[in-house]
Amino acid sequence: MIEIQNLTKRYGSFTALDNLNLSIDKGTVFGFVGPNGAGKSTTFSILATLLRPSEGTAYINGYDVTKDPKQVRKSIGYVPDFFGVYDQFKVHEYLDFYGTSYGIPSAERKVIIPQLLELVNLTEKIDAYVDLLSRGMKQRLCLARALIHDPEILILDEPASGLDPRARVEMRGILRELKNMDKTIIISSHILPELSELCDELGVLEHGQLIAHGNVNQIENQLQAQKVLLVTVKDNVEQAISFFENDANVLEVDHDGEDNQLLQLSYQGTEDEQVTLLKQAIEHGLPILTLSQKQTNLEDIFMEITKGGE
Ligand SMILES: Nc1ncnc2c1ncn2[C@@H]1O[C@H](COP(=O)(O)OP(=O)(O)OP(=O)(O)O)[C@@H](O)[C@H]1O
Repeated sequence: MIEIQNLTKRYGSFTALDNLNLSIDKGTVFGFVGPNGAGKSTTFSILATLLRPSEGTAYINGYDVTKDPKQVRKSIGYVPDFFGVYDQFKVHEYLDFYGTSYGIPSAERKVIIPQLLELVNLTEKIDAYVDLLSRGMKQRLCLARALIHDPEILILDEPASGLDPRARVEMRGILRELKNMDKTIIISSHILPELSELCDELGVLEHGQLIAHGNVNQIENQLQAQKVLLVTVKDNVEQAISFFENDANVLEVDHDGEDNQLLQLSYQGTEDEQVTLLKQAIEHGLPILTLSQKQTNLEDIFMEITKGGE
């Protein structure tokens, strides 16, 4: 359904998107997550045929975004991360304008527009001026606009950005409804929890590169290159620190205060190496009371991995 191949975008000497490869099946809700400047909007603009890639391409429903933009546009509904100025338009006129530009006959537009406004909870605003709507309402109207030609695929660039918590929940509800309508949805956010519950698959983008891809559990495993082991010793804290510091897989030993018996080891070894380390520690005579692995959640890992962002 969506096939991204070696997609690269350079602005002068700066590479905003670096050889992205990705395949998204029909009916999938795919979340693109990444810090500011990671390349999410660049990817979406290319998929929406608004920006030409420097190298590579993407296929939407089999159509090449660089060679068949007209066909691609029929298949997609695009919500950009900005909302234009529509001084003179009322809500129904705005949707009618877009419906006309997609060649939808007047009689059909009269039926579709109220249905779309109901879907995005804007029925009461049908006669309101677009520029006077709240930000959340504008985002929902933009979504209705993107749906006017009943596209199979929705490309939503941070549709919940700048919304208050209530409006975010409302937006999520609408997206769930669209998912139930079997739309393929690509959505971006720099807030991971917002996406992780809604999406079937996630891609983590950083500095224009896909650094992890899969379902939430797979992402967790891919990003968790190093774990934190918690070791408590009965005494001989200094001896324990120097023992662990000598292991090549221990990157760092954290320890607060002289009396504290807890050591936190940043560890990059395999499970087998971890077993050997524990065995050697006991043979070495260290009085180990407990050993466990610190539980981290996806958000912690994401914050750690993307802390070098813009
Ligand atoms: N027209 C342009 N000219 C030069 N650099 C650009 C241009 N557009 C984007 N960039 C740069 O490309 C990088 C990726 O930008 P992009 O907007 O795709 O990121 P993003 O992940 O969508 O970020 P955000 O979450 O802030 O919207 C950024 O460093 C940005 O400054």
